Amino acid sequence: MTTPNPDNEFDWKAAEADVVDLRTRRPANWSADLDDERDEIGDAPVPVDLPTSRRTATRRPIIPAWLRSKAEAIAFARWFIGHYTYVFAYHLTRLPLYAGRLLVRAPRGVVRSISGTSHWVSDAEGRPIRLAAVRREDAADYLRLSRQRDDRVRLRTVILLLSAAFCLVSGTFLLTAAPRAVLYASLAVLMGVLGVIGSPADKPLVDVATVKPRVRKLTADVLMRAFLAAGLCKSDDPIVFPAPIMRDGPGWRAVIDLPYGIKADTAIKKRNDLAAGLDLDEVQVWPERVRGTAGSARRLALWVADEDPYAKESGLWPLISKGQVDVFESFPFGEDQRGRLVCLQLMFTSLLVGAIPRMGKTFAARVPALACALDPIVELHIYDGKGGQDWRAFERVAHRIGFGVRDEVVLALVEDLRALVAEMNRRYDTIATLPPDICPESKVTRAIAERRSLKLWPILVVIDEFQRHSGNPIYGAEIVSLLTELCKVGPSVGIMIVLATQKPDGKAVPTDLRDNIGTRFALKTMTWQSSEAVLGAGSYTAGHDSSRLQRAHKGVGILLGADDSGAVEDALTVRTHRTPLADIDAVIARARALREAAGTLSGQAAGEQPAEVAVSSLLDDILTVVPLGEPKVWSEAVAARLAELRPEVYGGWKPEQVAAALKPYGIPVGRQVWGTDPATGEKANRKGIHRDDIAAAVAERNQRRRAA
Ligand SMILES: Nc1ncnc2c1ncn2[C@@H]1O[C@H](COP(=O)(O)OP(=O)(O)OP(=O)(O)O)[C@@H](O)[C@H]1O
Repeated sequence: MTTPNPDNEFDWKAAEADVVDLRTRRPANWSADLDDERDEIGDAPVPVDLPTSRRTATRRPIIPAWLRSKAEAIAFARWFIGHYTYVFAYHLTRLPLYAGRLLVRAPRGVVRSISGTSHWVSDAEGRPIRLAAVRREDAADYLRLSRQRDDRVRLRTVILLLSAAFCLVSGTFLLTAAPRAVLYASLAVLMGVLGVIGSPADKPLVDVATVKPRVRKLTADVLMRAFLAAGLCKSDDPIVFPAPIMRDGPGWRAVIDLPYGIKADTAIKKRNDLAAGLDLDEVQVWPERVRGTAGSARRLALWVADEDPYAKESGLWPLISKGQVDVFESFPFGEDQRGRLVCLQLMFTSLLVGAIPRMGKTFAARVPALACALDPIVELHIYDGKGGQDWRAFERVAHRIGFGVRDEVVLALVEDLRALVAEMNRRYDTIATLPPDICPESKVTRAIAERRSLKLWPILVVIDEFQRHSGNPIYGAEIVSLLTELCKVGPSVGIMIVLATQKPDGKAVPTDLRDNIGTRFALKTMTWQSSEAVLGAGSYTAGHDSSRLQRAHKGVGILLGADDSGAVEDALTVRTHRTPLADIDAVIARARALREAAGTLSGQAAGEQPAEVAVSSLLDDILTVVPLGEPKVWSEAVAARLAELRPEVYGGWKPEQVAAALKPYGIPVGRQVWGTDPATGEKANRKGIHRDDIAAAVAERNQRRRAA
């Protein structure tokens, strides 16, 4: 059933011996204390598919997992019936073949029976011993053996004659008096027995059922063969199964201890090799580490799906028809390969979504946006660089919203981001004044966010098709710089950023920005380099490569940082829930009703038009505050004057923020400038800027703007 090619069949007897050996085999420096400790945590290997009488320290559940949940029980029953129906039907259809084989092998069975019987009657097996006695010239022994042989031959001849007489009588009876059916049945049985006797040892009579993947059973020998083929163990240093292989949802789960010194991470990186060893597609093979006290760096949990888990359509977002969200808690985002819910918490983090076109970026970015829309205290700022239908419905709930990359939209975005940076600084100032009993962790809590007077409600900024904004020749650098600032320090004061891009590279999403985004979701990309551009350095070497995802699998991506560890090794493969356009209107209508009821509808959704966008930028503002007659000025003076000019944008800026904001323009900010401190009158050399550098950057920008 499990090994279609008997030549490759795993030698279970040897494996059994190896498993037993492995229980005692230890590295030279292994101490008995360590053995005791590991036994206490239930580490004793359990040979699966073998008699399971050995002691295990961990108690297995009395009621198996598949009987404790209705869904699991149904999945198990479905598999069980499918498997055995398939195997039964497989052999039933081959009955004529098996009968033909028996018929062909029967003559050889006759020959084997006659030669076997004559050997037995003549006591041929004792001949070598008798000859040995002759060679030793041991007359007494020879006589004893000969007498024994004569007795045996006499007795066996009598038995043979009686059996022959019985067969003769039975045969005559069958031929003359028995009904035809009995005669034929007896002949069939005789043929069958002779056919079985005549079967060659290397050609079993019954075929191994080539079981369809959906009903294939995962056994220890299949796994052993796969791990050997993947080079993760050797036949004299095999894998061990600390728990039985069992059904788990629509697939099998095996817990495997790799040989000492082989890391589970190594096996995860060899997922494709394991799939080849299991003769399955990679998408059905899901290795993961078993962590914590019950785990070990060499312990691996392997889930093998019965069939491509993404062959079926993904489920609708559970909150499509009803429900509300608390953005401080996690909300449904998608499902893992086993169909288990994967939730995402966006509060205190940011999300980057990257993929090639048409793989589900917008769907992925829209889930957190819809979730935030369903929490009436969240202020939404939505910018869709493409400007189609995808985000139109959000106009009814968004504080700020913009479509496309026309100048006024880009400027509105820049202005909005500048205002958000200023708002972020204001928020820190506000939080600094809150007593510890209200704000114990120096960050926004739900209770604080709900106090409208403090103006600390959560803010979500979503920018879809981000590459169109970050690549803007005039404002791109400033947009990236402002977002970097927001991603770096905004999360603790309730500012969340979601960026989606179809150009996941260091140009569209500079590393500095990407590294400050805590949660990343890479759908299908073209290359592993693009996958790393979304997931971060080291993700490829850790075995996560979104370029391996299939084009047919829309909405499937690698999610990193959704859990507390945030470790690259703990990335999950998730398929987002579907949020079809047709259903979005209903969600947004609910979100708007919630906002109206809570009195939180604001900005453009409430009919306010954003203030006339100032067609200026940081560079223009610096030229305004640094007059022509002042060629060099300290950065701290620039920060103070900017804050005076536009407190809502630059309030609270320090020289470091001026430096960070100017960095993308390539303006030198570390120049030493000789000046006088207006407060003390003291003269000193401090870091500052040259007005000419700013003027040159503005001239260059204006030139590009005219050319654009
Ligand atoms: N989770 C999902 N389940 C099933 N289908 C999905 C899922 N996510 C996306 N799709 C399908 O993929 C198509 C493309 O999705 P989406 O518009 O989000 O892609 P995109 O990457 O934003 O494309 P573009 O780059 O053109 O904007 C959708 O029309 C939808 O049919």
